[in-house]
This record gives sequence, C-alpha cells and structure tokens, in this order.
Amino acid sequence: MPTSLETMISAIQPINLDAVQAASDHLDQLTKPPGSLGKLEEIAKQLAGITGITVPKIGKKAVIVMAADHGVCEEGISAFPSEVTQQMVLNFCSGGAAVNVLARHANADVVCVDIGVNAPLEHPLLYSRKVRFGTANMAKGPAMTEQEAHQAIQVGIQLVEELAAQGYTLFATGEMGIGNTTASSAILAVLTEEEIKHTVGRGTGIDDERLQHKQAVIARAIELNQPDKDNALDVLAKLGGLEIAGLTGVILGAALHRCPIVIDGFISSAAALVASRIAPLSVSYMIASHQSQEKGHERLLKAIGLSPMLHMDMRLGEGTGAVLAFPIIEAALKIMMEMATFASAGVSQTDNQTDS
Ligand SMILES: Cc1cc2ncn([C@H]3O[C@H](COP(=O)(O)O)[C@@H](O)[C@H]3O)c2cc1C
Ligand SMILES: O=C(O)c1cccnc1
Repeated sequence: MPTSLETMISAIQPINLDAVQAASDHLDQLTKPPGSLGKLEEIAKQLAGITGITVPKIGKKAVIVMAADHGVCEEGISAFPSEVTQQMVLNFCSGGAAVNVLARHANADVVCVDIGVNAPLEHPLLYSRKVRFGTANMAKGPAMTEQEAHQAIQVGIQLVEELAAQGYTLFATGEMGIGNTTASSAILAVLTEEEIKHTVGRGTGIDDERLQHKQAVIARAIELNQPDKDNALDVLAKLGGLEIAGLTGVILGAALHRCPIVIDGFISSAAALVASRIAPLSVSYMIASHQSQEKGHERLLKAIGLSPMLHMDMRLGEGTGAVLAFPIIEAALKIMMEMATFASAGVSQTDNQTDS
C-alpha cells in the first residue's frame, strides 16, 4: 500500500464510546420504553459516536455520485450500452435523474464526479476528476494499475475534505457506470471467497442467457488476473471500476473527517467492502441505507457487518436508496433533541408497586 494512503488510514480514529454511552443514557430518559425506537436509537447513538457529540447537528448534506466506464462492457454483460454512462452524467448535472429528485426531496445536494467516463465531458456543475478514460477489459487483463486505483481513492478522500470545509457533514455514496455490477460482483466473489453464482445478479435487467455469460466473464477475469484476496487494493485494481475506487476514497475520507457516510446499494457496498478491508475502523462510520434487489447485496452487507434500514425493492444505484435514508437519520436526531424526558413530562418511569 502507498505510504500516503497508509498514513491517512492510520489517522482514522475509533468512534467515541463515551459519546455513545451519553446518547444511550439520554435515550433511556425519554418518554418511551427503553429501546422501543429500534434502529432510530441505534442511529442516534452511532451519530454521537461518530461526531463525539451527544446530540450533533447536521449541516449540509451531499450525495457524491461517482461516474466511470468499464472496459468489460465489450463482453456484453449489461442490458444497456456504455454510452448511457455519459448521457446519465449530463442528466445528473441538469437535475433530471432519480437521485436528483430524491435528493431535492431530502434537501441534499448531488455532487456528480467524472472520475473515469470514457468521453471528454464538460458541464459547469460537473466535478472533473478523470483518472483515465474508462477501465480496461478485466476479462483480458487488469482493469487498471494499482497506481490508478490509488489515485481514484485519493480523488474521493480529497473531495470529502473539500466538501467538509464547505460545511457538509452528512454524506452518501452514489454511482453511475454501465457494467459496474460486473465489477462489484467480481470484487465480492474474491474478497469473500464466495461462489460466483451467489454474487452475480441481473444488474440493469439481463436475461438468463446473459446472466450465465456474465458469470463466465467474471470467472475468466478472476482466473486471468489472479487477484490476491488478502490485498483489497490489488482486487480493486484488477477487477474494479474507477467509480468504485473513488467511493472507497469517499468512505475513508468521511471516516477521517468523523462524518457519517450513508451507503447505497450493491455497487456502493462493494466500495464499502474494500474500505472495510483497507481500514476496518471505517465500518463504524457507515450507515447501510437499503437492501437492494440485486443478488449478492445481502451477502455483501453481511460481509461488511452492516444491516440495512430500508427494504424498498430498489435496484438502481445512483445513491437513490441512500438519500432516501437521509430524512430518517435526521429524524433520529430530532428524537434526541425534541422528546420530553420522564422527569420533564411527569411520566412514571418504573412500576413502583412491583418494586415495593
Ligand atoms: C438509464 C440508466 C440509469 C441508471 N442509473 C443507475 N444505473 C445503474 O445501472 C448500472 C449497473 O448495471 P449493469 O452492470 O447491468 O450495467 C450502473 O450504472 C448503475 O448505477 C442505471 C442504468 C441505466 C440503464
Ligand atoms: O443496488 C444497486 O446499487 C444496483 C443494482 C442494479 C443495478 N444498478 C445498481
């Protein structure tokens, strides 16, 4: 691992357990049976631990949508052509994609990043951080060099640093890249030593025949590249995508800046799995938003140690599930701020008759 990345990773701190305890004590004073708000309480405690503040305030919110192309598309593994990636980037920039709508609903900003789209793209709202014009075809050789994977991770880390300086405190992962469920499935298979048939799904909606072909392409890519399962950076470089590497950086950057990072669907979770292997402490900064319908996502979340809060039968990516979770996260903080305590409301906290 490059020393700059090692230094950064060693700067990630564990979450503050005193703040978690203080939040837990406060929750138990509120007018409800202990633990009865379930995951809302877990989120409130996690936010306290992440920020080190019992009842933190949320500043600006952003979903970072990393976009890149995949050389493996020439194998015919998606239901859509690669050109859709660049077309969707312009759609994100003009505010018309699903994630734009849901981000507006959650009062969050969409930060769209060209980290490796296979076309020269320009738009006043686009963050141009291209590492290269798409990956190489992983079925014929490594998708990218380790140096490029590292560069893409740094793009993500630096972007979070920039946004944190502008007052953003809550982040979500999003992505766009035709072919990226292939890359994500391959990463999942290698890092968890899982059989390919359990890690590969239909992505944009391929039929049975194409699904079998997709599995065969992934098997070939793994056989050819021989990624080292104990070296997540090697796996990321050989099988990954530039947007997946960029999101790994976003997750590490959020952990470094003590900000919660909401993880979207299958592809975002592949980036989270890589982050968890490179920097295990980063997991406590992650909040899993939803369970995607993509096959393998449940396994992927389990491998990281995350439990999703929403089951919406969604399978889009872009950060759609993650921004949908923003209002729930804010609701958890409102509970901490606005609920009356047993003492202030004059509500009995114990059954005195049983006690006596
Ligand atoms: C119009 C359109 C919008 C999307 N937004 C996200 N994805 C999602 O689908 C792609 C992954 O599926 P596969 O691996 O099968 O290509 C990614 O771009 C992902 O973000 C989209 C796909 C399409 C077609
Ligand atoms: O869960 C996802 O992120 C997903 C699933 C299918 C296609 N694109 C994205």
